[in-house]
Formats: sequence, structure tokens, C-alpha cells
Amino acid sequence: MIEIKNLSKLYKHHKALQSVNLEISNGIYGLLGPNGAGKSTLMRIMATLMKPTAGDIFIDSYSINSDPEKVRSVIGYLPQHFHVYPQLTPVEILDFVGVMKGIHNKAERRDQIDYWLNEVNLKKKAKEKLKTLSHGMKQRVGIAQAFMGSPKLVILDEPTVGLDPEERLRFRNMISKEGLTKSILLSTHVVTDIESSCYDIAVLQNGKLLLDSTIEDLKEKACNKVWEGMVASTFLESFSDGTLLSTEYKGSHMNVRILADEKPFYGASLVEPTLEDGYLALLGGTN
Ligand SMILES: Nc1ncnc2c1ncn2[C@@H]1O[C@H](COP(=O)(O)OP(=O)(O)OP(=O)(O)O)[C@@H](O)[C@H]1O
Repeated sequence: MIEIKNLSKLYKHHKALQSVNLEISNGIYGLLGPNGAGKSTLMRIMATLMKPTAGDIFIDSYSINSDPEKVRSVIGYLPQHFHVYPQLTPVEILDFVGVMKGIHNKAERRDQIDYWLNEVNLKKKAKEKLKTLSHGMKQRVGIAQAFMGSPKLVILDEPTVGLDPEERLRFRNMISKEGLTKSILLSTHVVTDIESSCYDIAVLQNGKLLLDSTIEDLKEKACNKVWEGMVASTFLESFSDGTLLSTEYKGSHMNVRILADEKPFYGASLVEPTLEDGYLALLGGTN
């Protein structure tokens, strides 16, 4: 169980986090929010890389303020930008992380390295220098290292950035399995990543917790607000009352989906909202 209590962070005069309270239990917890909402700040504080201005976080009952070393022993962390020594290979990086996580038995470290390289589909690149790997492959090394040492909480800051569709799917399946035995906090801009793997979600905006609920509740925010129908392709020239969610051109006409409180055009019908619709509705349109 992770408890975030009255957490605030001030960067000079900017309030990056404002009295955030949140409880996270086992499973996958999604963290959503627009650019600059405070997601990475919250994750860096959880990973004990930065002190909060006020408040505390308890991870497995250890305080990030008074017991940072104990906290570090029970967490894994993928930062938003995973930069490591380009001369090292994935095996060397995971071995180093394994030692840091207290896996002193060499055979046990090797088993875990094999397991996680297989999980992120990097066995073929195990002994190649990082500088020769693609961005997506490096990101997968970052994901693997976050799971080394059986952490109780894994903090993943934008883990799917740079992953191709196949690897994104593999990642989702992998964390669905891992979420059965540990807590995983995952921040992303890709709302569909959250939809397929998380049940509980939090939304941050301007450093404040806007929502702490479930996927279904977030979808509900756009209930009776998503409209769809065919319009002339000139429709957008005069469109202003609502948020355009998607367009699909069909000759001189197009099919549009619009987020609006009122019916936006004659012939529009209400449709089932997606999670992304709910998220946009919560943020007040396109934010
Ligand atoms: N070191 C810093 N010094 C000053 N301000 C900072 C610093 N780091 C972040 N900020 C500011 O704090 C706010 C929150 O930043 P943070 O990186 O936590 O947001 P985020 O939700 O992770 O955004 P993104 O989705 O763009 O990565 C932003 O307004 C940012 O400009």
C-alpha cells in the first residue's frame, strides 16, 4: 500500500504539486495529466530523487522523508528520460541494477536478467552496446531494469514512449501479469495504454488532483456529450461550439465526432464515449 499525504512541491515560485492525497494498492494505477501537470515531479519524489516541500509518501510503510534508503530498496523506477552509459550492454546495466537492488547472488542475478530481457524481447541484443540500440530498445532496457530485484512498487514514467505497436502490446500484457503481485504506477499521455491495463486512475492538472477514481468513472465524464454524424466538408469553417474529436473524410462529406453539451448539428446522434473522450471532458475540452 502506498499513501501520498498532503504532498506539495514548490519550484522557486511555481507550485508543481499542491496538497496531493492518494492511496495506491496492488495492481496497476494510471496517472494521467496534461503537460506540466506534475506527474514526473510526483514520480521523482516517490523515487526519492527529490524532496517534497511539504507532505510525505509512505511506501510499504516507509517514509520517503525519514527512510529514503528503505524506500529505495522496495521500488523500481523508470525515469521519463532513461539515459545510461552508452558503452554498457543491457546485461551489464541490469547486472549493475541487480547489485544495487541487493541481489548479491550472481546466479540469481543472471536468472533475473535472463527473465527480464526475455520479457522485453531483448535477448538478441543482450550483449550489444547501448549506443547501437534504437530508442525503443533502450526504453525496453529501462523497463527491464525497473523490475529487477522484485520491487513492491514499480514507478514507470511514460514507459511506452518510442515503443512500436507490437512492443506496446507486449508491454501491456507484461504489466497486466506483474500487476497481480505488485503495485505499478504508470504515467502516460497515451490514454489507450491506461484503458487496456489499469482500473484505478488519477488525473493531475496544474499540480492538483482532479480525479481519483476508476476508468469507468472517467468515461462517464463524457456521457451524453459525444456526438457523431455526417456533415459537409465545409462544416469546420464555422464550427466553434465544442471540441472536434475526430474526422473521417468521405468524398464531399465527412463523419465527425464532437464533444459538446448540446447537439452540435442537425442529424448528430449521441454515441458511447471512449476513455479519451472522458479525459477531455474532465479537462474541459482540449484544455
Ligand atoms: N526543476 C524544475 N524547476 C522549475 N520548474 C520545474 C522543474 N521541473 C518541473 N518544473 C515545472 O513544474 C511543473 C510540473 O512539471 P512536471 O515535469 O512534473 O510535469 P509533467 O506532468 O510530468 O509534464 P509532462 O507530461 O510534460 O512530462 C511544470 O510547470 C514544469 O515547468
